[in-house]
Amino acid sequence: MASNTPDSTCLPLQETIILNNKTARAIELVILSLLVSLLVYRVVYYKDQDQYIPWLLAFLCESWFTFNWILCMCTKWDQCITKTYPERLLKRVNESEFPAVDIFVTTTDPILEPCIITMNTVLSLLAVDYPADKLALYLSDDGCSPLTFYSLAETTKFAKLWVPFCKKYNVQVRAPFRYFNSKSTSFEDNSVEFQQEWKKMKKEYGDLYKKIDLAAQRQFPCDDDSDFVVFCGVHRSNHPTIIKVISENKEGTPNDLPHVIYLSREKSPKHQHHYKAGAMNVLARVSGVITNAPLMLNVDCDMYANNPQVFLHAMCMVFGFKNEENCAFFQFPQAFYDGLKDDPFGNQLAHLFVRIFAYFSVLNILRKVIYGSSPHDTIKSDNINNEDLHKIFGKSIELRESVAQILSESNSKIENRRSHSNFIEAAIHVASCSYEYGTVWGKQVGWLYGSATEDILTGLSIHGRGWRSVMTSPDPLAFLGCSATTFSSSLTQQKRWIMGLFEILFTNKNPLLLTIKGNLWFRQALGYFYFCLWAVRSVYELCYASLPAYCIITSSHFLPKINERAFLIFMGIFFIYNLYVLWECKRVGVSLHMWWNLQKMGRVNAMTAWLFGFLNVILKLMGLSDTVFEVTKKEHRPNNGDNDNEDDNESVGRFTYDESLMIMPGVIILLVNMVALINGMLRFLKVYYSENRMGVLGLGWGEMFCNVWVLLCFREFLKGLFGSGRYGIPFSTIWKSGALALLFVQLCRRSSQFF
Ligand SMILES: O=c1ccn([C@@H]2O[C@H](COP(=O)(O)OP(=O)(O)O[C@H]3O[C@H](CO)[C@@H](O)[C@H](O)[C@H]3O)[C@@H](O)[C@H]2O)c(=O)[nH]1
Ligand SMILES: [Mn+2]
Repeated sequence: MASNTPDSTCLPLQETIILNNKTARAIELVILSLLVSLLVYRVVYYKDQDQYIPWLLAFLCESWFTFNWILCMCTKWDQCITKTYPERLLKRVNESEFPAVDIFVTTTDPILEPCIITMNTVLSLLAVDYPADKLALYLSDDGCSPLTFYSLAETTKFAKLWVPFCKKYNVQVRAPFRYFNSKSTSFEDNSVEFQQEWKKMKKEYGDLYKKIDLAAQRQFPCDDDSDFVVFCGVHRSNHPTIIKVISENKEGTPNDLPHVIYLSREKSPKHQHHYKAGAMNVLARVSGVITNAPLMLNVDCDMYANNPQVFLHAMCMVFGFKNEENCAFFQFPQAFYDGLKDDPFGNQLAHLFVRIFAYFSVLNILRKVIYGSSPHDTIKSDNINNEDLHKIFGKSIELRESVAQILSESNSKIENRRSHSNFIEAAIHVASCSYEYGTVWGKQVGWLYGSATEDILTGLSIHGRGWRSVMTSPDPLAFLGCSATTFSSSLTQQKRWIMGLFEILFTNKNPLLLTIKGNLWFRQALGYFYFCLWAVRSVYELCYASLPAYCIITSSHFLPKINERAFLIFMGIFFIYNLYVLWECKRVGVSLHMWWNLQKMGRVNAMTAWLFGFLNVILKLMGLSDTVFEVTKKEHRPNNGDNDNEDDNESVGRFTYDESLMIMPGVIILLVNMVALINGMLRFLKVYYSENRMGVLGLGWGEMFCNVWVLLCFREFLKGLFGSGRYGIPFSTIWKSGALALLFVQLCRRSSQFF
């Protein structure tokens, strides 16, 4: 296989390409200079104002926006992409030299995360182009659900047909629900044999689907000899560890299936389980005592492998960066499949604009990095002190042995593999909920606790130890996941992210601390700050969006008059910024409509979900509440496209509302701005035409324009006020918000008398 022709040995496995973004940089600098001149203008003209409240508030908000812009520029200033070449890898490295990989899939709830989605993720991973005897797939089930276990067992049976089929015909999409659903089913092969097998496979998948569907509706048997007896009478938050080896690649045959292991860690109401981070740590330990692969891959239950060569792409980086010793993890950006048209909730595109430097959810990571090592640790196996290992990793002898192997890198040989069934006892021990007491799991090793975005916190701490990460984005994209498909689930997800990011600043992994004490570069720290401070931005956005209303109601100003030269600064910022974002969108192929949704949802999310994320963290800091990980609902739409009924098509992407308090600030902003608009218009109509009608009324064009812009951003809420059923904002929310809006209007009037 490995033939060393000259060109295959010289060409690099991976290449980093620096992107030319001079135009973007120039525009960003122009925006920055406009923002700075705006601040200067605010300071210089401060004395000339009759009412200083709006002026001062505007100054504070704009200072924050300027600071935020500087941070934002930091994250985009240097841009590069890494290209990987699996064909070259296959020519140069023999498959037997490939390292083993442990694959972790996490799931929590068979209702919020329909089993069939998780199973498709599993199937796509079992079928990747990689020697199967080097892979082990662990499914962590935090829901302790017999349905998930049953589905995994049935899926593994189906995989015995599916995987050979995919490999034989080089199928490109190896998640069956996508493969059989793609509207243009172009046969890879026109032979009769293929078509027969295709039909058979489609039928088999249909059977699997039905089995899982039926199983979801029935009770699992509880007799002693049933496989499900361990699930009987247990509650998802109170049960012993369940580990089941569903399939074992006993002979070490590369063409068989990888190992498939079901795991539901012990839970007890007395012990914290730390959500996904906790699940990942159990996975790291359990896999440590069973397969102990030097590399790990982590995906959520809904992220299927969309590119069958994804492991080979990862290996290009592993082998390509072998000599650059500080490379810790290799990432693939996550994109979404079947996203709603034009991204109505503004939650699909984020990944295109977030220059992913910390995104940690889909990646290959070196196990030793998760075990807390630093780039230049050179540990010899005899130097590893058992006492220290005990304190760090806990009591399990098997685990300590496996850790010692990993840290001394003596584990790369496949011969060290043991028979898995023998290690179940050790695995049960390390999966128990009290195992972590007296160790540093979640504090210094493993996935870190203390943030609802454990991925970012863990990535940050790894960067802080001096490791570097590389991201590659193969074509077709490596992994695709579900995006939230309703407004309320999108809000919940945004709230969790914003909360998790903000929490990071109050841990000992604060980016600034890591720059001073650790190895984080200053600019990297600024990049992290940009994301971590989104929560704070919500307060300023809310304040800025109420300024136009305040000024109209009180006949005051926060913007210069239209005939002042300074008006141009505002116009400049507004138009250049929006055109710049539009241009960025166009470059990545986004429609105008999508751009508008993105910009609109930027405002809506900031003033609703982000604000609650911010408040939650404040409450947590005051010790009044704890942050929880609310799982996003994943939707399985079996036959998207062709036989959707019309009602469905129309409703997809429409805003639905529930009793959640989160939308209240949005409704208040909407009402207040509506009151202001009506107030302004009535006054306008009362006065006869004169050249300076606006002046007489104390109305400003700038304020009126901003007022209308805010109303446009909240247009969906306006529809919600009059909508019925789930499309309408609940009456209780409306009247509570109405009362608060009235209070705001009254306060405006009062304050203008005093200041
Ligand atoms: O107690 C829990 C809670 C969640 N999960 C799993 O965590 C994953 C992510 O949850 P999801 O609701 O899909 O959150 P997303 O916002 O879509 O996930 C993004 O954000 C999370 C942090 O907020 C990261 O953990 C994810 O990797 C990242 O994809 C899913 O597989 C869940 O099953 C658990 O295993 N146990
Ligand atoms: Mn998800």
